[in-house]
Amino acid sequence: MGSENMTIPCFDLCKGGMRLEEGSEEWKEMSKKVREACENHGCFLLICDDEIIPNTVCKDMFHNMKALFDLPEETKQQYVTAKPYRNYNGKNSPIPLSESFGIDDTFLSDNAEAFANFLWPQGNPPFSETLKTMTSKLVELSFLVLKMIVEGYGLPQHYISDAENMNSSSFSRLMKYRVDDESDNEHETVLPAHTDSSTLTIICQKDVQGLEVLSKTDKWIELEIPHDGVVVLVGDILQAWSNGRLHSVKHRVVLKGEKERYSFGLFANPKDDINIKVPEEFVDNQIHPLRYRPFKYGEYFDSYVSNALEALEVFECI
Ligand SMILES: O=C(O)CCC(=O)C(=O)O
Ligand SMILES: [Fe+2]
Repeated sequence: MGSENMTIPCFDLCKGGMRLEEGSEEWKEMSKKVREACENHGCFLLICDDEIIPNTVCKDMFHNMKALFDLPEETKQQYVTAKPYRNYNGKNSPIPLSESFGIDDTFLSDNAEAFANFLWPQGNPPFSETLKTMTSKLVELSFLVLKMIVEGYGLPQHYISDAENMNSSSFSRLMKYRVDDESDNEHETVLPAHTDSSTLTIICQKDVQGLEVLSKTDKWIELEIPHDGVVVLVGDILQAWSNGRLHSVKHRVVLKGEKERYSFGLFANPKDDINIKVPEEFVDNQIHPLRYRPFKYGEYFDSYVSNALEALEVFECI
């Protein structure tokens, strides 16, 4: 497998500082491009004007994340939860060059406060407020992208409720990667290749690049996430729902150079009891026979936990 500088499309959902109006001709055209990028590459880059995510929110988030990861290792390690991928993962984890925290639905409930209060017993309102705002902006953005996908396929409007269902829960992951001081590797894979268990994932980063996606021709493509932008990745759930038309892209993080990398991931997910069912418009007997039987997200997630790389295959029906 080589690497390649193939360009991944970069879109802007605003014009003159204003969001494209839903239903306008420009919005419809953009929806087609978004759909094509999700089919061909399984991802696209997005410039985020203040209308989409205020620049100050991202700046505050990364400032707060630095303070979080700067906490003593013993404090961080006390953050243990029952659900997989939510614990603090640090030096003792199977991926020791990355540290991460995972938090569910930080915008809906008191989860952001509970998380901040756990790590800072005296509380940390600036942290929890920023986390809430950041997540709610990204959840709004993921819904917008899902509506564009429904539009991009010309599906009837009632499929907007599928978009809502597939976006009904969210998981925020806060990540820090570092290179190994001992190693003289020029390139360090700090997060191994995987697909995401989400409907779609939005990644924001602070300054340092490192995310790579695997092209359909098996070449690793280094992403250049714009300074004021994000990358949107198709997850396994969109691949299943679209009967395999949208591509759940394999990705990994490779660090070059000595700089640490901070990133924030929003995983838009269905709630566990949501049924994922391929729309009949995506099925025909010749080219697109039904590829995935209906399943509940919770069933799929159990399969992901036991074997992430083949989680979706369990639900294949051809
Ligand atoms: O940090 C990144 O850029 C990607 C993280 C990622 O792929 C994940 O957490 O699933
Ligand atoms: Fe990922």
